[in-house]
Amino acid sequence: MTLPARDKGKLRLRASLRAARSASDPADRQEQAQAIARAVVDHAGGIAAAPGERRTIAAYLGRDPEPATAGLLQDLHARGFDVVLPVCEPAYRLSWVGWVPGTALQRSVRAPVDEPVGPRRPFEEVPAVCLILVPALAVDRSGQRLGQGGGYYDRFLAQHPTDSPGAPPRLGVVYRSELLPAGAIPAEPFDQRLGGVFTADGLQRFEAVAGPV
Ligand SMILES: Nc1nc2c(c(=O)[nH]1)N(C=O)[C@@H](CNc1ccc(C(=O)N[C@@H](CCC(=O)O)C(=O)O)cc1)CN2
Ligand SMILES: Nc1ncnc2c1ncn2[C@@H]1O[C@H](COP(=O)(O)OP(=O)(O)OP(=O)(O)O)[C@@H](O)[C@H]1O
Repeated sequence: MTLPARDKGKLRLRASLRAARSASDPADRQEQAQAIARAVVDHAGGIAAAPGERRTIAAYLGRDPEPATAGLLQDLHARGFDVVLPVCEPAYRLSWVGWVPGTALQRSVRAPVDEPVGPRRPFEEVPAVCLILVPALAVDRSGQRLGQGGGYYDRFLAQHPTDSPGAPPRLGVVYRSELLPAGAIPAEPFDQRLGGVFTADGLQRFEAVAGPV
């Protein structure tokens, strides 16, 4: 199959970002992951909940060399948030499973990631989501995201546009060097933009641009 020129650019960029992540210093990765976790917890603490309503964060379990999120998930739980994590389903769909400390994990049959064991729900049935944390290999300052290439999050985010009432913000998580200048990530029509990104330097929000973010 001949890939469109842009897609080739994405493949190259993905390969070099993966190589750079794997070659980076594990101690630096850990330090940045801890700073990212602090930034997320600070931000989450400022989200107002409806009276009596628990707040849910749609997070994910980072897998080395991704920024580690296990400590972040513990912190969010300890602060009273409900946490749900994605499970890969057929046709690149995601379903969501509640996570608390101690929830059993198992390797996905569809992707090299661990997933929680428990009842699976479509996102529409997860109540009171106030934030979606989105894994990425890189994000550029126009909000373009490069993921692992399955298109799981593109499909998921396309089904939950941010312009619908009460839609939660979608914020990426990357290492400092993976926040790239605007335009650095080739944009394809199906790509879903993010409203901002967490790095070890804190939350960086992007200017609103035409189209969904
Ligand atoms: N932690 C985490 N969970 C996630 C994602 C993610 O990016 N990170 N996903 C985001 O969509 C979905 C899973 N999709 C993924 C697809 C491919 C690869 C990946 O690393 N693929 C490499 C390595 C394959 C291998 O070594 O076996 C590859 O395809 O080359 C990871 C996640 C849902 N859960
Ligand atoms: N909304 C959509 N509907 C159908 N197919 C889609 C949609 N979004 C993306 N895709 C398909 O998914 C494939 C992977 O997309 P892309 O390279 O952007 O993945 P990614 O965002 O890096 O991956 P992931 O979201 O899994 O981390 C593309 O070939 C594209 O055709």
